Amino acid sequence: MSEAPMIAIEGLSKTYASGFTALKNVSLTIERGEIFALLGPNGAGKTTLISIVCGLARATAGRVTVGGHDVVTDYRAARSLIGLVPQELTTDAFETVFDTTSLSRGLFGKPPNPAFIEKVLTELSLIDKRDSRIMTLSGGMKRRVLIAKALSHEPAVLFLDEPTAGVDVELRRDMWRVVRQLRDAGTTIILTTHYLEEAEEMADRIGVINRGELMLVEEKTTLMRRLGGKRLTIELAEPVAAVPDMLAPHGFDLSPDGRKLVHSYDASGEGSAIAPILAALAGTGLAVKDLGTEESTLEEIFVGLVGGKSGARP
Ligand SMILES: Nc1ncnc2c1ncn2[C@@H]1O[C@H](COP(=O)(O)OP(=O)(O)OP(=O)(O)O)[C@@H](O)[C@H]1O
Repeated sequence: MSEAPMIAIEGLSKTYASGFTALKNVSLTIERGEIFALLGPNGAGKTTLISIVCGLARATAGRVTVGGHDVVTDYRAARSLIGLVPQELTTDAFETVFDTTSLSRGLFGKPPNPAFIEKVLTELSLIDKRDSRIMTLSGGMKRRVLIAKALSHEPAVLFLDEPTAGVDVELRRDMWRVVRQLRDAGTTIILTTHYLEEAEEMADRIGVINRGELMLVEEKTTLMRRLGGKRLTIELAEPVAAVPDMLAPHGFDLSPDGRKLVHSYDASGEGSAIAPILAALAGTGLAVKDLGTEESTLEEIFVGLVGGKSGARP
């Protein structure tokens, strides 16, 4: 079992009864001890994919193993390795934090282990609330309870479905810290997110999913370099016929109307080369109407990927 990857997904497709195809031939391998972020817009298929891996939904085609166990034919063994943190709290509002977490452990057939539950609550800064009822907790504390419940049976892999959707910045940073601690303690983490920033902050590897297709899977550092594109646009007071000689070596495109000079550059490196460009611009004597920079948006990245710019397929 230790030889098998933590999660192996092969040729997974899902068509709902409505006829809608939410996943198209997705293949992906997740190694032990990594934080993998599945990034995609609303409706991309993230929750569908997680539900199938966790055995909550059936695939139309393909196969998934968790720790070498098939999620359909060997469901119990596969599921016992997984902790799932859903988007919403569905636990009993009248239960205490300790009891609800302990109960979750029992659902997996594990014997009670109060010391372990207390350890989990301590790691999640919930120990002071161990005897508080869920209904009395803040939204952020409730999120932590969801994680505690998911960790209660000592899973090897933890799924976090949009762990920080709708939470404030402070709590988001707290959650990120907690997730990193769990990874450092040996848990494999898979999180879904809409936020590029979250993936950037947390992940070792990132998968981008759009309309049910896994567009790419890449090491975060490689992807960020690729996505770190910025554009400098110089709007001219008067149109020009061609890119001025002094700017040409810096790599500029001229808009068809001759009024905009556009320079694309990689903002991920140390300090951009903007200063020499501005010096060269001053040297041209051109009258500048406006100047601006923009970053690639997630939307543009997706459009770029859909356009087939990505060579990387899992
Ligand atoms: N039971 C269902 N029957 C039919 N279509 C469904 C069902 N569940 C989900 N879908 C559709 O499948 C697509 C993928 O949904 P899914 O929830 O997996 O997306 P997601 O990436 O998790 O989105 P979000 O970020 O909004 O949570 C959506 O278009 C959704 O409407």
